[in-house]
Amino acid sequence: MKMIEVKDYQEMSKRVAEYIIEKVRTSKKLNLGLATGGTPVGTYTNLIEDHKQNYTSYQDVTTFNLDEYVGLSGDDSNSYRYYMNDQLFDHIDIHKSNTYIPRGDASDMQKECLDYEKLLTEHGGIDLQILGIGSNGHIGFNEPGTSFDSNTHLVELAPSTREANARYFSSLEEVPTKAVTMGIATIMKSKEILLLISGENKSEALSQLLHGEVNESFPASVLRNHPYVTIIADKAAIAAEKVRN
Ligand SMILES: O=P(O)(O)OC[C@H]1O[C@](O)(CO)[C@@H](O)[C@@H]1O
Repeated sequence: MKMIEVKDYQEMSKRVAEYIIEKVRTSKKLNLGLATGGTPVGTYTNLIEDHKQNYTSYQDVTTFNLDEYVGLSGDDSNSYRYYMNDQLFDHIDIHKSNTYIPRGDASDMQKECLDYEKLLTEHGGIDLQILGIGSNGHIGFNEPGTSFDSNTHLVELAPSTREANARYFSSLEEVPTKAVTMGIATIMKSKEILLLISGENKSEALSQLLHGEVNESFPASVLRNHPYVTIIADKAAIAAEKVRN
C-alpha cells in the first residue's frame, strides 16, 4: 500500500478528483467504483467544477456504487441513489443508464445481490474503486466479521454504523437496519483502489490498517493484500495516528 499525505480535507478532495479526471480523460472506457458517506462529497464537488470549467466528459464512464440501504427507494432522500444523483450524476454529462447502484427496494433482495455481482463481471470489473472507511474498519457496508470471500450480499448494519449515519436521518430509529453491499471479494477484484481517510476520528482506523493484523475482524485490513492500493490521508488522520504509535 502506498500512502499520500495531504494537508486537509480540501486538499484530499482536490487530489482525488484530479486523479479521477486524469483517468476519465485518458481512458477510452472506464468503470469507476464509487462510495457515499461524508468523505467523498468534496471529491464530487471538484469533479463537477472541473466538468463545468474544463468540459471533462463522462459519456464513456460507467459507475458502480458500493452499497445501498435495504428498504429505501431511489426517490428517498436518504438513499444512496438519491445521494449520487444529487452530489454528482445530475451535474455532469454521464448517461444515467450507465450508473449502477444496488436496489434497496428490489422485491427479491437475494436475486438483486446475484444480479449486481453478475453485472460487474459482465462489464469486466472495476478499473478504479474509490473507498472510504468506517471507524470500525468497514469498507462499503462490510462490517467486522465479514468473510474476505464475500460477494455482493445483504448485511445487518452494526449499531456504530447506524449511529454514525444517523446524522443524515431525523432519528436513529429511521436508519435502516439492513443494507446491500459489494462484498470484500468483489471490492478486491478492482484493478486499483483509492482509499480516502480524513479527520482525527478516522486515525484509529488508519492506525489499525497500517499496523494491525490482516483479519476479518477489521475488514479494511484485507486491502494490504491488494497489489494496487493508494491511501490518501490528511494530516489530522495521520497526526493522531503518529501520536498513538
Ligand atoms: O465517509 P463517512 O461518512 O465517514 O463514512 C465512511 C464509510 O461509511 C459508509 O458511509 C457506510 O457507512 C461508507 O459508504 C463510507 O465509505
